[in-house]
Amino acid sequence: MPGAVVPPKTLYDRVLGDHIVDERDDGTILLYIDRHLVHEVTSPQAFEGLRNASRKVRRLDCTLATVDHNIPTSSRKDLTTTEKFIDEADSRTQCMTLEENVKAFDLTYFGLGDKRQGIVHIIGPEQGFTLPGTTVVCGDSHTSTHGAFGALAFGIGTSEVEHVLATQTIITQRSKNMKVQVDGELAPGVSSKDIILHVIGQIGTAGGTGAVIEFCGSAIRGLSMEARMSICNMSIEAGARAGMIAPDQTTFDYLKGRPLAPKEDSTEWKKAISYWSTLRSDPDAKWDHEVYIDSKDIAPTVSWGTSPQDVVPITGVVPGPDDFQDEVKKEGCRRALKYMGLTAGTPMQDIQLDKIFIGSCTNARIEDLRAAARIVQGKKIAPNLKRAMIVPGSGLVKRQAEAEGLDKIFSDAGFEWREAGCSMCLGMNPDILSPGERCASTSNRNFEGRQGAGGRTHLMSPVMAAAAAIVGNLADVRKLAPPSSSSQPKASLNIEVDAHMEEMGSDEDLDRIIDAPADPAPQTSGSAPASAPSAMPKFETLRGIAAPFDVANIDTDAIIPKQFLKTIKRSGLGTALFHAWRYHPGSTLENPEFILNTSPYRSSKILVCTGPNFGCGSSREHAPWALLDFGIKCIIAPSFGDIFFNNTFKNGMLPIRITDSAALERIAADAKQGKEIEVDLPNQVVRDAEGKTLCAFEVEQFRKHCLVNGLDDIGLTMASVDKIELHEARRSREWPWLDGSGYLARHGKGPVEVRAAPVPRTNRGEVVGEPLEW
Ligand SMILES: CC(C)[C@H](C(=O)O)[C@@H](O)C(=O)O
Ligand code: SF4
Repeated sequence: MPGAVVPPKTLYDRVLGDHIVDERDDGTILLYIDRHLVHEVTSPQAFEGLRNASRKVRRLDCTLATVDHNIPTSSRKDLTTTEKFIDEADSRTQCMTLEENVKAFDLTYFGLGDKRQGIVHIIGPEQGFTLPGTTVVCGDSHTSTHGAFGALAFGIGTSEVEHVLATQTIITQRSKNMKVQVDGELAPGVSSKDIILHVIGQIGTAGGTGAVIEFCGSAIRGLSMEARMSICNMSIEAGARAGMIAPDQTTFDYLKGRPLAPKEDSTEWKKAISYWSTLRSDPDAKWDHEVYIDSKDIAPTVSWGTSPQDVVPITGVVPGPDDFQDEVKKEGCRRALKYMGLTAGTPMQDIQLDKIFIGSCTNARIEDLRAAARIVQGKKIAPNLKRAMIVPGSGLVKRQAEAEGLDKIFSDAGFEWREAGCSMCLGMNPDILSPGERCASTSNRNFEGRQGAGGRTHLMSPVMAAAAAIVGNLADVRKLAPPSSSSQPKASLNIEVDAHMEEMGSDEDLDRIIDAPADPAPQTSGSAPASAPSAMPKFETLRGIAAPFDVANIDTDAIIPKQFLKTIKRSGLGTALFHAWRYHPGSTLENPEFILNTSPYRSSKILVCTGPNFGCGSSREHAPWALLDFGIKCIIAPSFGDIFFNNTFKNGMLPIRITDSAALERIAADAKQGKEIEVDLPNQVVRDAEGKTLCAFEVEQFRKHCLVNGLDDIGLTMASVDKIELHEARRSREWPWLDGSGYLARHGKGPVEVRAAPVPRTNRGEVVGEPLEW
């Protein structure tokens, strides 16, 4: 009898397949999660949910927490406690809430006093927490970074964080397979950041929607792990669920000796290498989309607009509306030029800068700092710059850089040498742009207001940002003279350290949110078993006013700007919805032109967006919370950012994809006339006010079932605990190195204590060895 024919698989199919705990006929998958990273912004409400339902964290050994978004990057020389160190009250509360939670739930935590603290996506790989073939999640969209190891890594919302903490699984669906192949040798001055900016420029920010992208080809194979991480990091900016690169010798060499990787040359290491070596796509694997790029077409690339797809080679000029075909894109260009204060046709290298930011989870690894230092060495930053910052991605990156003397090179050139954190990538801490300031940034998002309200961001690689710092304008690194030791006069710096409050809009708004009443108690009763499905509001038929939007790529930063992410509650965010569009800058004065400020749209229950990719970008579940708090329960659009799409369902909301543009226009026409529309979920149709069907829509059956019956999926998943245990038994047998034993912090009373060398324990807490060294 011939054996069964196994269909060819992609790397994604393989990793997904090895983590399926259960798969329903409708394609809903219960996926086991190997590694969970936690930070202070997206976890408070998740821990609160656990507490309310008397649930525990299922796998302490697979969960690692740190603070990164809110923390100041000023010197920690005098650090005593987090409480004393963080001045800004809401940031302090969020960080201290995490500290309380890691204590209460007994999690491993790299706090401010720990040299291993850093941006989640830097510390995971650095510690060997991220391993090939694993599933990795975090309440953060740039979790895609970890895909550089051949891991299936993606961002999740806070409800999903709670789901993973409680069950170590996630409910998901199969993504499409997309291949981006980059071949050939990179030209001088071109780095992996240029590759990914170029790719996004080609495929657009919705180019990867619904897909997992595998990056392959000779150019990718030739990259270091750091460079691969920058590429996978930004796959979320291409709209993809995740980015992956098949592990190879470069990957294995990087992992050798990392504290949480299997010990080099041990039986486990050998077993791991032989499994990791199978993690690749079959030559005849089927792809839903394929993109081929020749390295010689990639120049040092910079962004000009307010979306990561708005890129040109540094030798180019600012484009204008006439350079685009369709009306939505022309309008997008006009809007971006206005926001960025640019005129079409201006050579990119004529654009003068105010600030430089070298940092973020995209480009703050040791290799990035080394590359930037090579450009800067022996030179001074341009006198027109107000501030130039180097923010290492982790405490360990910082120490390594200092050991190599990079800090001195940067400081001598006039840069500030900061402590690790997210910093000016999104400015939840004091590091922000003031309105109108223009920044060369190695981060990943150039959305309106991303680095500070009214701030203007140009994305680029570390060497390009270093070159820009020296020139004071956007600059072509290839033109810069080789580093010389000749000393030039020191530029005078006008450093604005405390400019951060200006963008907070209104303090009143923030206070309203922070002072909002506590979230309603969950409907699971205290005596209910931890596995009982708890109730969510049901969604059946919704009738109401629909607000029309015709903007493409409405990102979650626009839906709810970062200054409102500091709440530790889910409620009260409605007043901050679309804050930058809804109010005049820096005030609570409404912009009368913004649709939700006009009648009848103030009472909208539905939002109809004719532009694609609604809710792209950050994983912040604050976006659906803000919409819901405003009164909007349903969003209709041609396509959605994946994480936002998931997050809405978890809050009893319904996102509807309508790809038929005529049908979408019919709904939008009624919305524009201020007529009510009706969304009937059980029958899957949208009707007009008279009850006439405007169109039918698709929805995954499991999601529909949960919405219509108001079911919370943590309770549902917990009812499958036997299947989860079966998977865990297989996991311990086949992939024993995944049962982490490295970091189980033992906490005493008082501030969170993280031992320098924790004792290895099983996930049940039994000691299984001597303290680890690193
Ligand atoms: C705060 C967090 C939810 C967010 C994300 O998901 O990306 C942040 O890291 C960002 O870069 O905007
Ligand atoms: S993108 Fe920026 S804010 Fe988000 S995790 Fe990375 S460094 Fe932090």
